[in-house]
Amino acid sequence: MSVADTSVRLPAEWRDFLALTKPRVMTLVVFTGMCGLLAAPASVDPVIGFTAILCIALGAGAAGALNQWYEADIDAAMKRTAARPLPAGRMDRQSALHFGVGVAAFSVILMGLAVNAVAAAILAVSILFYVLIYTVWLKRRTPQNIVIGGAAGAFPPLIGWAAATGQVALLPFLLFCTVFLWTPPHFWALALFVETDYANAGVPMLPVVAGERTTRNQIGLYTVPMAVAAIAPWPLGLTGAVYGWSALVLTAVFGVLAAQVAFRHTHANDAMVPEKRLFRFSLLYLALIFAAVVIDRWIA
Ligand code: HEM
Ligand SMILES: CC(C)=CCC/C(C)=C/CC/C(C)=C/COP(=O)(O)OP(=O)(O)O
Repeated sequence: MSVADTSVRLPAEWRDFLALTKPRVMTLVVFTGMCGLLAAPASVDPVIGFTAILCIALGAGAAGALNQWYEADIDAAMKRTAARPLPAGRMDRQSALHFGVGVAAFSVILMGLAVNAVAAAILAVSILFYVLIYTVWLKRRTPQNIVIGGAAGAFPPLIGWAAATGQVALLPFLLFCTVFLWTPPHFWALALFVETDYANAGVPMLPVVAGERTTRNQIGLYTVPMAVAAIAPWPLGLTGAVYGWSALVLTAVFGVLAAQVAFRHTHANDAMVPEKRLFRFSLLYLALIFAAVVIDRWIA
């Protein structure tokens, strides 16, 4: 390292274990879990709260590692994922498996012992859902993989809420529904501009199997119930106007961007600008919706 380079560098092996956890995607997953916890009507001991969020992060990371352990063959066939530690040959599958199983078990046990059994049970279900239902069962079999398997990524708000209160309730359930229904537009927008990659790997993602027109229609279709789930907490009296107006404005923008994608007719070699815009906004949308639930709770 040169004198001028002050950046902190992890050893290469640690960096590969970190890459196994899909840290960028999981940041938003963990954020939704944290917001579930902070929006709950309970005062949580800061140490317990921090432990709960740590357990969600560890559980989600472990699930990501087990996903990469199982699908090293698919990852090797796609440009986007070929440099991951397993397909690139920097790590053996056994190490990834041990890491994934060990960290997953640790996260659930710690959640059960330090937080509560309900949060631990939902965390265990979400890890199993992502690894077994999505990765092992559905991903290679059906273009509905995202719709059903996507539920795994929707559990964290319920886990966070359960960590704070020991139970689940209608508001975190609606947040679950919002993420669940958000996942298809989020992912299919991306799949429209990395379509050839999935085709190369033989993964039956919707654009590969059913074509671009159907994918665009489905993006539009899922946006409608997503909007209902996202806005519903306000008229149901579960949140106040701060959340309500935020959800209305954000969802209106999401709706416009989704409509631009849904109603678009493209020709060969057209740039996928609206699709990229929808994908990028989908990330901001979810982050802001969850931030709004917490802010609404705090100022209420
Ligand atoms: C089955 C459901 C889902 C699928 C198949 C999916 C797929 C993807 C893919 C392929 C990417 C591209 C880049 C990458 O691999 O890093 C991506 C990006 C991303 N996804 Fe999803 N996603 C799903 C659900 C979710 C959920 C539930 C969240 C969070 C709550 C999420 C958050 C993100 C974020 C933050 C990125 C951007 C990562 C970056 O900047 O590199 N995704 N998603
Ligand atoms: C708390 C807990 C256990 C949460 C689970 C988190 C979860 C299900 C996240 C889903 C997001 C995700 C990493 C999708 C990647 O899909 P992919 O695996 O098909 O993407 P790839 O092509 O990049 O491998």
